[in-house]
Amino acid sequence: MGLWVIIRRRWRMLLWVAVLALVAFNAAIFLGVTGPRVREELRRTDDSPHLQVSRKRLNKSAANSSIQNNDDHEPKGGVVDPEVGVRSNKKFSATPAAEAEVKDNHPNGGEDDPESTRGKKIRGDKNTYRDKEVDEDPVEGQQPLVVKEEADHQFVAPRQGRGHGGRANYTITEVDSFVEKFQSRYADSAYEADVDTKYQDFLKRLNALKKKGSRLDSYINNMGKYSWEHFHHGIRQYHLYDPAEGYVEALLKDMATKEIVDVEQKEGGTQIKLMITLEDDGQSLMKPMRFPRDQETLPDHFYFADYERHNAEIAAFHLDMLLGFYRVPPTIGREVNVSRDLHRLANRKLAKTFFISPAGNWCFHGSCSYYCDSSHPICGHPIMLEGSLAAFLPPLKMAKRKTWRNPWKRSYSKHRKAYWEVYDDLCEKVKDKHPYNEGRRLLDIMDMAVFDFLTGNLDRHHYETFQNFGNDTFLLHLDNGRAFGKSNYDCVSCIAPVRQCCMIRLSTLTKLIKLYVGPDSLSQLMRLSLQFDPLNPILYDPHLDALDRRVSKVLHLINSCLMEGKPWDEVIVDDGIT
Ligand SMILES: Nc1ncnc2c1ncn2[C@@H]1O[C@H](COP(=O)(O)OP(=O)(O)OP(=O)(O)O)[C@@H](O)[C@H]1O
Ligand SMILES: [Mn+2]
Repeated sequence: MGLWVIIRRRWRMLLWVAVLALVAFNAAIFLGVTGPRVREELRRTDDSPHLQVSRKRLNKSAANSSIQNNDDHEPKGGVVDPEVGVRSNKKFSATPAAEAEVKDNHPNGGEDDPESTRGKKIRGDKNTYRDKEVDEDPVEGQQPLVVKEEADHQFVAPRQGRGHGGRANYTITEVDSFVEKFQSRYADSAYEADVDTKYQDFLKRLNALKKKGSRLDSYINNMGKYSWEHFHHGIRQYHLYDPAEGYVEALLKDMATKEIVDVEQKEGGTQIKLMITLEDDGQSLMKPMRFPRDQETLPDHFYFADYERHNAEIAAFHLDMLLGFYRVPPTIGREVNVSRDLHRLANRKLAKTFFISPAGNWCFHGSCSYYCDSSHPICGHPIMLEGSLAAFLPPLKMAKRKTWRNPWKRSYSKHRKAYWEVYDDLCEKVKDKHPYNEGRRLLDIMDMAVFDFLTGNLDRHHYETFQNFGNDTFLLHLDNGRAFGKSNYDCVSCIAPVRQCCMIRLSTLTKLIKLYVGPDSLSQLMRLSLQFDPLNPILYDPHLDALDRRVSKVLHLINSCLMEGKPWDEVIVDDGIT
């Protein structure tokens, strides 16, 4: 009652007090009084996992604002606060590489997934392997084991007498004797890798043993008439598609030739991607060409600062198919007309980013987290632009996907390394944890590591599965745009899971051995397979050649595990999956 009387009597004064408080609060924000305090708070609690999450959010907004400011070469906003960005006292400018790095812990940790790996798992218990990252500067007196990327191919010798048809140009003496042992062990079995059979016949033999598993529930009675509908109907528990069923070829052809009727920017991920709708209502994900095929990743660039490569997406599809995985969505190259196929169909927001460059080329940049500004234009020559088109997976309302954090995820920071990059015992921890402690999952991770080693893809932060199939299912090999960046460089750390677990699936190993012994080498098979792409040549020779060299290195690694005394059946695991 008393309070009410005071309010009635003094309401004018109280109103003034409120107005003054509001003005003072705004002034405090304006003068940056609160900023240093927040940063100080973050610095003090740097290691709190809870706060790391907010730190990441701050990182995100810092990076976003720097990108907006970065438009037209002018980083108007000045420098990103290094305390907020990374654990470094050095100031850095808002260059794309810096932006990429500020966004430490890549986005897209499960945008589609209610049980997203992001946030929730980052907050996890400190003892889990997931959170451990290690400062690159060793603590005084401690010398962490740093996995060095290997550029040296000394131990891989050119095969005696070239001109042996399609056989690979590489041999390693220890591998030769390992292969002999393998061949005698599996002679006359389905896994036999004899020298005479053509690789495609050998693959057919293995494929005949493939289990298919169930279909996605929503597609059991839903076949449709178009190739993309057959593709969705054809998705099975153990593979994304079956090349023996004619729809894959038809789908590739449709994606390359059918009229484009709609274009949208695809949300999710970091770099620009377009969702292309064709006249048959089929959709595909387009990654535009950003630079020439012969331009390799710059030596001083971190892989996460590299552009995505459209040809890498195409090549990865062919490689995955040759390895009999069938885990990459069918992908094909296509030239589009920037004006007619894109600008004309784009919505206002996207259309606003189109322009004609000083050289007279049709360009655009779209809006996304990295490289979406006029200093990183995507340009036709002068109007035709190459891109990769990957068949769209079923919409999430028809087939939900689950996004999983890769246990061997990198740190996405130039100052810190992931735990597994420094210590070799991650596999011991992973092996005991769900879902890696049962079923096919761990061997699928090994397959993915072999695949990424062959392509040189360091960007495997997450992977996805179809929720409908539970855990007994294959892993989708999506997002291979950062592969094939360095032909003379073998990404040893990409194969760390295999090295640290000393484990590979028998069927995968036998395929690699077959490619090693011939008569067909992987480079030769890839060359032939890629010839069907309208944008051929997709890979230049040094990248094709690197595939053969890497095959021999995987075999060398498996042989080393056996030489260390690990039991054959524990290293080479027969889980019946081909
Ligand atoms: N063929 C596809 N069909 C439907 N969705 C797809 C397809 N390929 C990718 N996606 C979805 O789009 C997301 C982003 O794609 P992708 O990872 O290729 O883009 P990105 O920009 O390279 O991403 P990141 O920055 O995370 O590396 C993926 O996480 C996936 O969920
Ligand atoms: Mn990517």
